[in-house]
Amino acid sequence: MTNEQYQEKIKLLKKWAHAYYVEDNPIASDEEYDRLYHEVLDYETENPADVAEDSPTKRVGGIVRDEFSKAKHIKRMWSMEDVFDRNEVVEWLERVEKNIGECEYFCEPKFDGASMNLLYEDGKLVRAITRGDGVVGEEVTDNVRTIRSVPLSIDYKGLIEIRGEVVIRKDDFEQINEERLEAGESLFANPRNAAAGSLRQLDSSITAKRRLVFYPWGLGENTLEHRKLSEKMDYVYTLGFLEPPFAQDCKGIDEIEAFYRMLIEKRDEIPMMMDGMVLKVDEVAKQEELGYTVKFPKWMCAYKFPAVEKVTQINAITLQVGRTGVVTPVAEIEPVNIEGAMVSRATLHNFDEIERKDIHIGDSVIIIRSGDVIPKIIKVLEERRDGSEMIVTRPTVCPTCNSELLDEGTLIKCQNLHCPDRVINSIIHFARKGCMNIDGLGSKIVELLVKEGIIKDILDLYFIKYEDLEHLEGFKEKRINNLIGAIQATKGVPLYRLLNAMGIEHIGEVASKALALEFGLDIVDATFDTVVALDGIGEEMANSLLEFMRVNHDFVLQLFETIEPTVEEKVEAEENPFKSKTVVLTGSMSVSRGIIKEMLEKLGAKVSGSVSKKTDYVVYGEDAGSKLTKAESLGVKTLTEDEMRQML
Ligand SMILES: NC(=O)c1ccc[n+]([C@@H]2O[C@H](COP(=O)([O-])OP(=O)(O)OC[C@H]3O[C@@H](n4cnc5c(N)ncnc54)[C@H](O)[C@@H]3O)[C@@H](O)[C@H]2O)c1
Ligand SMILES: [Zn+2]
Repeated sequence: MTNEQYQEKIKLLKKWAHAYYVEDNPIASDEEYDRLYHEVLDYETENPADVAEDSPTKRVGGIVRDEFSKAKHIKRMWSMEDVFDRNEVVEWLERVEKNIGECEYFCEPKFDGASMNLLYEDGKLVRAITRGDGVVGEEVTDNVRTIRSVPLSIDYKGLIEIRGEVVIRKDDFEQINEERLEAGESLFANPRNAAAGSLRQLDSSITAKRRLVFYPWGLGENTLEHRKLSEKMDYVYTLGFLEPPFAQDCKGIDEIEAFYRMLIEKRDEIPMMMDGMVLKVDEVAKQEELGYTVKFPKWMCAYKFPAVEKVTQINAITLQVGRTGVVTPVAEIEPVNIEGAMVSRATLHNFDEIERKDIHIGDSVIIIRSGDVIPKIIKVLEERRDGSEMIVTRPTVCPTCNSELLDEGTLIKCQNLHCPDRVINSIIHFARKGCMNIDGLGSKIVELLVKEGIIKDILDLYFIKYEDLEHLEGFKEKRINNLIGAIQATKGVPLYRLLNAMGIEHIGEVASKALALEFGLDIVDATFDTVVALDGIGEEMANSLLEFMRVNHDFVLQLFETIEPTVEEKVEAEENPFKSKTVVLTGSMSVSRGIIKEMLEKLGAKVSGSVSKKTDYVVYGEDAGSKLTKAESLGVKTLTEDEMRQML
């Protein structure tokens, strides 16, 4: 690298850092930033005489924004050195232990959020300051007061700076972006930016709505006399602060590596975004012995996780036709490896989303894949466009059957009931778990049966004969008999399961239950007024049901005749505290949630999957996550499983 190239790279790093720290709106992925940062660092190590004074390697990242008043930290705040693999950890440990001898490391998750310094004086929260440049930060006390996990007063009278991470849970982050998309606002690239952006609001009521959470990880000024950091933190938790889900003292590389592997395994189930593990020399005296560089403490480092966010390019947009005819656009992306899996497609929910996110074919985008979540495009990097990108046009004809599409605005639909994609997907839906649950009838088989002309709808399934399947490749006697047997075995299912399996738009399991109970087989002739009168059924659902029954009237009657679903008698539940109440279950309980759900439904409760203001109770078990927090933030009554049982 020439000095000129070095200067260019610093310029780019500073530009990226500004977008990230000041605008809360990154224009590069962390991985790209880290790579460039380390190129710069390598150059500086080899050419110490050339090091620029304003190099990002020499300072703590943030800059204080003018809209806020500035406040000084009593003790400085730091950035952190990062290491990326086992070898680098080993080197880091050697460097440390050469100076202070063998020691214990306090290890905990590195949550990806915004750094925060809370100053308590005489037991009261007096100031909350962002990290800023490490010396001076932005005073955001009013905003931080809205965070429920920040105690406004504590049982400790001394002056103390409690430091930690303000985070947004992954599902809350998604919901915020959902809402921003609806409102036509720009999207947050990740939970970290959402947390930082929510803290830096001039209007605290906006911060209050964001459901921020505070996890302490350290201390600044304090007079606590514990010998170890972990002991000080244990004391801090007793003051009313949240304790991170995992933390451990480790000795030596093997223990550190084992804890790191365990955290990576928990990565998807922990509701907060983690980007690594932090290891710190636990003994305070030894920390001070090691000291600090201009930028970070020498006694701690971040052992980073593999990136879940990548930058890639959209090569094309393809279309998928679902069972209800809705045409869903899918982004075909330049394949990238995310945590060991090659990702080549990402869903785009609908065409409005493409317009609102302003997605062009050829765009560079940041995509994220975490847990079971389908890869998602979270941000378009507009400033990387070169003019060759192409606008995505709304389709007017079905990609499968060529019939004209109905453009309803948000949704675009193929209305042809015989469209092969619709037929195949509705049969796949019918057979799947949670619907009719037909063993051995997966998507590949359904496709085959439709293509071979053996079935053209769900009713045909019940008339498949042995001879129909005999000539198909891979179908031997046993398999044929099993499949036909599995289909026939679904005769007599409860009516609600059949309704749910028909795949009527907007009508899910809960609505199907209510409808089956109220109307029985007369559901085919239900009227709008009687349907909307039911609890939990809105106009959109009623319209969708009626339209479905209008178009498929005779077909549904034939289905009933063939399948003979069981119709449940409507019995009024006796009076009890859960009758007519809406209940949400979360976390793991003494028995499966399905069993508890059934029990509550027998008592006349409606068991719903998501928490809202209308929820009466949230019953929670162990490891309850965001639903519980949401209930608390909405003021919904929460019960442990035991408390629920005691009420009966
Ligand atoms: N995408 C971009 O354009 C861009 C730009 C700049 C920086 N970045 C990212 O930011 C990182 C550098 O930022 P940084 O210097 O603020 O460092 P950092 O964010 O990687 O680490 C320091 C921070 O970690 C936080 N932290 C979380 N858990 C902690 C724990 N248990 N103990 C102590 N601290 C904990 C603290 O808030 C602390 O300030 C880079 O690695 C890069 O990934 C990205
Ligand atoms: Zn079609």
